[in-house]
Parts: sequence; C-alpha cells; structure tokens
Amino acid sequence: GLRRDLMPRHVAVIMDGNGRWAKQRGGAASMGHEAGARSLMEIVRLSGYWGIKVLTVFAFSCDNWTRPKVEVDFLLSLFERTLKAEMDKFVREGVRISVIGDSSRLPESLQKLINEVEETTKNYSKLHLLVAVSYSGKYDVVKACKNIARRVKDGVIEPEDINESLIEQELETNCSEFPSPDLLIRTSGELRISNFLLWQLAYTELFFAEELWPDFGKDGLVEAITSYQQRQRRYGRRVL
Ligand SMILES: CC(C)CCOP(=O)(O)OP(=O)(O)O
Ligand SMILES: [Mg+2]
Repeated sequence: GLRRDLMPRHVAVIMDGNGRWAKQRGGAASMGHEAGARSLMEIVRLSGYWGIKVLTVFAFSCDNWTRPKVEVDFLLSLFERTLKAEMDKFVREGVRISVIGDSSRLPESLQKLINEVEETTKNYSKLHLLVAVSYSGKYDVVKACKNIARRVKDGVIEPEDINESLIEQELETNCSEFPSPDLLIRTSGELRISNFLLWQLAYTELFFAEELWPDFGKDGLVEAITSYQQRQRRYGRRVL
C-alpha cells in the first residue's frame, strides 16, 4: 500500500487522452473534456486526502490555441463552469487555487473569475492546486528572462547576481511552497513533455500511464505513486 511518509509533496499531471476517449464512444471532444473535468476533481480529492501538498495540472497549453475555435471556446467555458461549480468544495476543503499561464489571452469573464478564486483561496493550506492555462514551459522561461533583463537594465541587479534561485523567483510556479514536482504523471501513453513545466522538472520522477485521462482515477494514481515510492532519487550523486 501507499506509504504516507513517502508521499510526493508536489505531483504534476499532463492530462491527456480526452479526445481519444470521446472518439471511442462516438462523441465529440467536448464529451471527453467533460469527463476529464470529473477525473480532475477525483484526483484533487485523493491528493488532498493522501496529504499531497501541491498538484499542478496542464489544463490548456499555449499550443492548444491552434485547436478548432469550437473546441477552444468549449474548453474555456468548461474552465469557467467548473471553477464556479467546485468553488464551494474548494472553500470547504481548504484547497488553494492558482492559475499559471498567459491569462491575457483568456476571456475577460474568466480572468475576473480566476482573480476572485485566487484571492478567496490564497490562504488555504490543505492542497495547493496550480492549473496551467494558456501556459508553456518556454513561455514561463522567456517571461522570467525578460523580467530579469529589465532589472539588470534598471540597475536593480548585476548579471553576476543571476543564479538558479533568482530565476526560480521569476517563474510562475514561484507561488508554490514546493515549486519542483517530485512526480510527473502523463496519461494516454504519450511519452513526451509537450512544453509543460521545463525548468521545474529537472529532477522530477516521470510516470507514463496508459489510461486515457477520463479513465485515470484512484487505481491509476495508486500505481503512479507506488512506482514513485519504489524509486531511489540520486540527483546526479554516486550512491554506494
Ligand atoms: C486540453 C487538454 C486537457 C486535453 C487533453 O486531451 P486531448 O484533447 O489532447 O486528447 P487527445 O490527445 O486524445 O486528442
Ligand atoms: Mg492530446
């Protein structure tokens, strides 16, 4: 069984497979995304119950903007509906919500809702849920570089002051108590990072699940965490 003392503090998830799940059932992608939202709420519930402190989920990447407008509009409205529908539960359970990504591209109504949800839940500490929307790892690093270059240009810092910690403070995961994921789970059998967190995944354990995201639940999460708990993390050292 799972060992609570070996629970990963920060789990990151690339939720993939909604489209294939819908196709298997003769439905449109929207049917898969609806099922995927239910899957996410189950994983949030289990993460909080098992004492995981941070859960970062890839909900919509910068590259997803190239999908058909009908699917993009559906996904954005699904985010809004889900945030509204689940808000009471987040408040009751003490789940802090942060949305990372280029929010300037989101509809005004969704930006407003995100600000309200982040403000309402900012002091909760049961579980910190980071939802990556209009996000990519390269977007995050480029933005950090711009901010740092501006500070050097303004004379606030010198190039010599730039180090790993200073960069991490500029990444959007800086809001998290544990910014580096211990475990990354990707569903649907795809074996790639797809421009998710990049800097932060430097020493993250990777787990690839066959299940399509809507089919990923307690059994899948137990399998992923059990695999994680059996691994020896060396961080490049020689361990005798
Ligand atoms: C937006 C994101 C959560 C969607 C993940 O599923 P997907 O639409 O990429 O599904 P497929 O890879 O099966 O098409
Ligand atoms: Mg996909």
